[in-house]
Amino acid sequence: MSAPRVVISGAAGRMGQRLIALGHQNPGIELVAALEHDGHPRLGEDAGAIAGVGPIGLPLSSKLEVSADALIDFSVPAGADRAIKLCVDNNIALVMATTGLTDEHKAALHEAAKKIAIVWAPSMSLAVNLTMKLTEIAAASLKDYPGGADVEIVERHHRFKEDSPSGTALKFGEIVKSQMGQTKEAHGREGRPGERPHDEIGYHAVRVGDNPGEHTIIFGLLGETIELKVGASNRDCYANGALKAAQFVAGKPAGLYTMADVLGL
Ligand SMILES: NC(=O)C1=CN([C@@H]2O[C@H](COP(=O)(O)OP(=O)(O)OC[C@H]3O[C@@H](n4cnc5c(N)ncnc54)[C@H](O)[C@@H]3O)[C@@H](O)[C@H]2O)C=CC1
Ligand SMILES: O=C(O)C1=N[C@H](C(=O)O)C[C@H](O)C1
Repeated sequence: MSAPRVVISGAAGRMGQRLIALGHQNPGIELVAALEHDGHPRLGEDAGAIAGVGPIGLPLSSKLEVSADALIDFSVPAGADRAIKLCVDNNIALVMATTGLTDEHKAALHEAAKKIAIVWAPSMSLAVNLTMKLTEIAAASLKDYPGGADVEIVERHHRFKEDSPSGTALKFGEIVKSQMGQTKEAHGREGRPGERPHDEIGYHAVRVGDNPGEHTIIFGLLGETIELKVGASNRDCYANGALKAAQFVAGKPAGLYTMADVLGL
């Protein structure tokens, strides 16, 4: 099978630049477009030069004017909205990596998945998705633990991150809730909130330096504590995961797929 023709949306961003750099050197991927929003100051420049790997003959554009098999979106919620519409209108498979999406965006993804194949994940990292499996096991094992198990999720990201908590932290919380049934959430704590409710999950977002992403899931028991920690040292784990997802989703029947499907977890 020939390499899938892949579009990168958000191509001048932190993630977009890694996708251009790694996609260009990946023989299993054919990069055919590098998209950014109308008015981006670097439209027309070579996407490879922007990514720091030298010219690759792919100009940064705000319009899709070529055929494609898959589009990878690492942008912002408004960019995700545009990516969904572009993929449905042009029958292009979608890898949705953007986080901070609204309920409307989520509904649009579910609707779009009736027409196109979509891989949607807040993290494309193998280590993170494996840790999600481990979290599910721990939560299921502790759901009826005598004395209860308090779950708190601490995430740490670079100072530039615009959404909080991370999409990955929220996904970890969903996994825990699905096994343990918590009904309350606390995003940080201040003042005098009193004793921690038994059925609450706490989320804490740390924003420091250039951290590419770190998550710790804490299960606090009486007398013991379990911590599952996963962290990236650069962004390539996400970019390589997304490129693998594009290869997986190209040509697939319409539907919603996960990184567990892509990675065979
Ligand atoms: N699923 C995953 O594995 C990962 C997801 N992310 C998420 O990806 C998103 C981007 O992260 P970064 O690259 O760090 O952000 P960034 O801010 O560096 O890049 C976002 C890019 O999107 C562009 N953009 C804005 N509107 C657009 C539009 N309408 N069409 C196309 N591009 C548009 C911006 O100009 C910018 O270049 C965030 O939501 C982040 O949480 C980040 C890393 C991993
Ligand atoms: O903004 C980031 O950088 C990241 N965002 C994603 C998220 O919100 O979960 C994934 C990863 O943690 C990096």
